[in-house]
Amino acid sequence: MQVIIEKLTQGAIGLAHLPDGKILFIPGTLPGEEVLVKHYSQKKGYFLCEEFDIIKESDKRRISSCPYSSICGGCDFDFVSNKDSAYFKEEIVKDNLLRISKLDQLPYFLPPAYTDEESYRARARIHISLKDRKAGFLKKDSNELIPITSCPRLEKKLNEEVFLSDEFLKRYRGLMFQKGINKKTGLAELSLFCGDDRISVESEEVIRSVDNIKYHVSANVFFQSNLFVLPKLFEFVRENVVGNKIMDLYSGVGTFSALFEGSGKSIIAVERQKECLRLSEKNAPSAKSITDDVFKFASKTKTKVDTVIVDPPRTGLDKGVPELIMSFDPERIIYVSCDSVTLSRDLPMFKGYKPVLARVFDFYPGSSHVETVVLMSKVNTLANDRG
Ligand SMILES: C[S@@+](CC[C@H](N)C(=O)[O-])C[C@H]1O[C@@H](n2cnc3c(N)ncnc32)[C@H](O)[C@@H]1O
Repeated sequence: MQVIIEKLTQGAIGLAHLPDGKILFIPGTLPGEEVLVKHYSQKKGYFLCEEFDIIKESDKRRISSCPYSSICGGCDFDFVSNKDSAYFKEEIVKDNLLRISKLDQLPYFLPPAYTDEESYRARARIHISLKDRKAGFLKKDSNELIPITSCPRLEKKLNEEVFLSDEFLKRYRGLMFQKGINKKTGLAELSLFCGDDRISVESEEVIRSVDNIKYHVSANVFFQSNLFVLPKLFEFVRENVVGNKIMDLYSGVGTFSALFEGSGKSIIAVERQKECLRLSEKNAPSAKSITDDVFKFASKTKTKVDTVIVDPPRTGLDKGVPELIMSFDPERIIYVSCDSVTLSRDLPMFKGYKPVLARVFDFYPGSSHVETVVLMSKVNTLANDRG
């Protein structure tokens, strides 16, 4: 049976209709491609096809430059250019917003932000076989190690110092034993982050300069992995913050708070990971950095702020958090999201706020992940602006 891919859905998975109208998901395909379906299976509430031939390829399809692309589980969307990746993901985000948020009207989307740089990743989690003295990533849907000598998506320094050097595994062998072996994989794991001068392994602190700000970071805490695109996100945040009182929720190492150093604005940064506090106080010394769960902090805080920046993990906002954010009566809310499904679920909870502007930031070309930022304005403010 032949089908035509109509669009991409969450996870950059192609969607087609079977002749009887049922929906079929086909990973690894692109819109417009004609596909010969060889076998598909019924899952809970949908059909999935993993055995197929592409009869007519999209002109957006390219051959991956990565020798491990067919086996490594790291990249699932490596067969389009960085530019096409950004535009495809923007369509997925818009589709999620319309279907899940049920918005009458999409916010205005600025063109997606992306970089042509292929070797962009500043952070990685590597797996190591201590017995074979080999490091790499896990095979797709498996616990098997794919030893690699170089990953085309990593920043050059990470490849040079980690995979192309015999020294690295020797130096961190003790640390790996101390951390212990993952029981499922039988492998050691190390988190790495590429600083300006050296690599951070686990909790080692390094400096990384982004947009003339010297950030104190370690591999154990969250920091964006694509530092070519991050300045564009900074620009969006800087341009859309209003007023002098700003709340930075899920603030990590104070990444956004640091943008307002020296501006005279008053910033409250809230992050629950204890390791972030020391770094946040270095990155944004004028901000009030608080280690707490956002829900707990917001439940006990009564204040008025002008702008709330909110950047939760993939799971989105915990129950009750949107109402608590609204209790601070901000004029604007800047919602930074790494999962447009939970973003779309959360947006309608902000009653009295309207999503007015959005932009997709493709921090992760090669993979199906994407960052989306939506600016929400208080509805009566919009009326005043018009009047
Ligand atoms: C996507 S990261 C954003 C970090 C920061 N805004 C940045 O851009 O670097 C989300 C952060 O939220 C923190 N976090 C997750 N759940 C939280 C919660 N319930 N309360 C406070 N912080 C939380 C995580 O530790 C992580 O640092």
